[in-house]
Amino acid sequence: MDLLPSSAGAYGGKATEAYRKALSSAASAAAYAVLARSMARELLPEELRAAVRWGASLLRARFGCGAKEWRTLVVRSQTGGGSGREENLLFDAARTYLSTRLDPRAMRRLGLTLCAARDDGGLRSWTKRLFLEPGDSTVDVFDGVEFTWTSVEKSNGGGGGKKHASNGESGIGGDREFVLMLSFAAEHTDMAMERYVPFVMTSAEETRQRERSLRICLNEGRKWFSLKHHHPATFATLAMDPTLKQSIVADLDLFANRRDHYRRIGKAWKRGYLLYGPPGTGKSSMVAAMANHLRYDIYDLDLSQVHSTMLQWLLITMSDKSILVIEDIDCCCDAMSRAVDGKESKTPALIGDKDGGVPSDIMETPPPRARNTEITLSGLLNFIDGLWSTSGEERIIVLTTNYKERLDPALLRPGRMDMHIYMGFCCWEAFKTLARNYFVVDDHPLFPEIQELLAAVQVTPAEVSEMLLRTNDPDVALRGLTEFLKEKKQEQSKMQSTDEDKLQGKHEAK
Ligand SMILES: Nc1ncnc2c1ncn2[C@@H]1O[C@H](COP(=O)(O)OP(=O)(O)OP(=O)(O)O)[C@@H](O)[C@H]1O
Repeated sequence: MDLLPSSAGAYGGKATEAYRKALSSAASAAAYAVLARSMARELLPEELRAAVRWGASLLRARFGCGAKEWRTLVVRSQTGGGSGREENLLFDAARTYLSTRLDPRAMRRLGLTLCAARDDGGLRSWTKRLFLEPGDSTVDVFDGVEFTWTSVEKSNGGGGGKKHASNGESGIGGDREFVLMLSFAAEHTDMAMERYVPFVMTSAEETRQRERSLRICLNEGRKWFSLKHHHPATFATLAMDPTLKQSIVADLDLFANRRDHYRRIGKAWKRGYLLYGPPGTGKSSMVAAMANHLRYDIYDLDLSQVHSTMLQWLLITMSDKSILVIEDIDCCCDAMSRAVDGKESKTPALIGDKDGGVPSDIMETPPPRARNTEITLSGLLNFIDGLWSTSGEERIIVLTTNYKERLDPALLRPGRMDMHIYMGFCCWEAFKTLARNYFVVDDHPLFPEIQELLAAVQVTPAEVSEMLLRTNDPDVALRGLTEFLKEKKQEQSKMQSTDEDKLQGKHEAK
């Protein structure tokens, strides 16, 4: 097939000849370029090629955008030299951040690693990480400004550094070091230093927080014993009044994003929630949903196993971004009051107790007399308000009870539990969430009857869940639930009429 232009005459012939020449020169140039490239690939070390590519990209950027001035920040994996070497947190953060921004569909080449992780319970998990191969670049746009990241591999000249496998995850591979270059227009230097770099750090922290496996810690003596936390409850699966649910999520989000606010007002960054309601209404599920939402660990404190001196250790060894849960606090309060009434605990030796104050040296071994003293409620509360609040950040305490009316007023006083959340019987909206969770149905011919029954019967979400769990067939399950609700309604109206009869009898006897 002839692709040359067809024109007549001498002029046409000359033009054709010139075109042919130009084409053949272009072909030779292209062939030379390919040859030079493959020779360079064979002969030049990767680090030199990476440096050339990086320089070329900067030149392109500079000349492509007029006479703009450019700045480059060199982010090394380690800082300092010799034995004084320190990991550069920005390097790790930048890699983590970039792994969330790199798009394998848009880039011809990307590094990929799977990192094995092991939690404290010894279980294995995997995290996928994408990274820039040495010599590659990517552009990240932040607030409309372009920031170019380039990965470079440097030789450290024969070792000395830490020896790691060069798997792209560590900053150092044998005597080679990976460096990230961050380039931007000089006019955006302030933005880069004051906003973009902090943004990279925060985003990386959020990614790590999201990816890590959560733990639930149980107290054993003065130590926490931790397990992987797998509770699947989320706010989406939690069956409850939607407005209340939304307000809880909003409250948690506000709390988690208020580091500066808490610092400014000089208050410890903590928040307390009291969950109350009948058994089986989702109080434990709510704690799990909170932990999954915020990516916090749970510390489930069993006070019956704790003596006062253990408590201080347990509370101060909790990590930040965690939820301290004390279930059935009314029972604990009873036990505490009995201990005080029965004079079992003459000395409320719990650190931070009302009269005791917080000792200056918490590491000191407690005197033998204090070792077996019971925990008093005021001691617990003062300790939580005092040392627990200031020994860490971003902490939540959740107390649960089936009987709010039995609680000591000290627990309910304003400022102690910031939000009191009633977990009630299964309402219509809560049922719809359960039906969606179990069968992915939003409507069914039995729904109107179930709605009417739920308005008349007190049934817990746990009871409804149990009925729905019995079969995979929504028709059978919903029919079973309808029958169950009808029976419950009859039982409840029978009990009601018996109570009324008794009352009537009493009145007549008078
Ligand atoms: N509000 C709810 N939303 C979704 N599922 C629920 C809810 N309440 C209860 N369930 C179901 O019932 C089971 C038991 O509920 P959960 O332990 O959370 O209740 P609880 O109020 O903490 O009970 P208790 O007071 O006895 O500790 C859960 O595993 C869940 O399957």
